[in-house]
Amino acid sequence: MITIKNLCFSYDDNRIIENLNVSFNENSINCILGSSGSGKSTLLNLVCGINKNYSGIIESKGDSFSYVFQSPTLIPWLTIYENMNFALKHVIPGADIHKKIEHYLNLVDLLEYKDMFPHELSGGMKQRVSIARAFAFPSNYLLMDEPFTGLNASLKKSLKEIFIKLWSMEKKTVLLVTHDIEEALSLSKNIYVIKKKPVTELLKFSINTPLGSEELKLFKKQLLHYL
Ligand SMILES: Nc1ncnc2c1ncn2[C@@H]1O[C@H](COP(=O)(O)OP(=O)(O)OP(=O)(O)O)[C@@H](O)[C@H]1O
Repeated sequence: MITIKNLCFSYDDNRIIENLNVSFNENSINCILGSSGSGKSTLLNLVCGINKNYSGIIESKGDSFSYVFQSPTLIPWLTIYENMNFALKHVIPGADIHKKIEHYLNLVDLLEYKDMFPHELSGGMKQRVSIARAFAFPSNYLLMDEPFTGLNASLKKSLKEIFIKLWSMEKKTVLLVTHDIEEALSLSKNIYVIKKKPVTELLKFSINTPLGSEELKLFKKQLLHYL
C-alpha cells in the first residue's frame, strides 16, 4: 500500500502538489491520468524518493521500486543479458542470477537476442527488456511513466499484453502514469484523475463491472472534461 498524507511540493515558485491525500491499492494496477504538465512524473518521483524537498508523508511498505520509463533506459555498450545482469547483480544471489535473467528474457520472447546490443533491437523490443528487468528486480512497487507512449497501435497492444502477463504472474503494486484515457481503461480498474495543477486531489474511479458501450462513452466524456 502506498499512502500519501498532506503532501506539498514545488519547483521553486511553481507549486505542483498542494495538500494531497491519497492511497493506492496494493498488488493492483493504479493508473494516474492527467494532462501534460499536470505533475504526473513529479508525483512518481516523489513516491520513489527522487524528488526530496517535500512536506507531508509518503508511506510505502518495503520501499523497493522498479521502473519502466517512456524510453527504455538500457546501457548502450552492454548486451541485453549484461544490461539485466547490471540491474540485478547487487540484489540477486550470484548462483540464481543466470537462471533468473534467462527466465524473464524468455517470458518476453527475447532469450535468443540476449547477446545483442540495444542498438540492434527495435524500440518495442527494448521496451520488452525494460519490462523484463522491472519484473526480475525484487521490488514491491513498479512505477511506470508513459511506458506505451510513442509506439504504434499493434506494438502498444502486444507490449500491454506482455506487461499484463508478467503482472498476473507476479503482482506488484503498479503506479502507471498516462495521458491516454483508452490506455488507462484497458489496463486498470483503478483510475486516478488529476483535475488541475496544483494537484490537490486525485479523483478516483473504480470500475468493478465491465462497462457497456453507452456507459463507456459517458465515462470517457466525463474523464475528458478533466484532461
Ligand atoms: N526538474 C524540474 N525543475 C523545474 N520544473 C519542473 C521540473 N520537472 C518538471 N517541472 C515542471 O513541473 C510541472 C509538472 O511536470 P511533470 O513532468 O510532473 O508533468 P507530467 O504530468 O508528467 O507531464 P508530461 O505528461 O508532459 O510528462 C511542469 O510545469 C514542469 O514544467
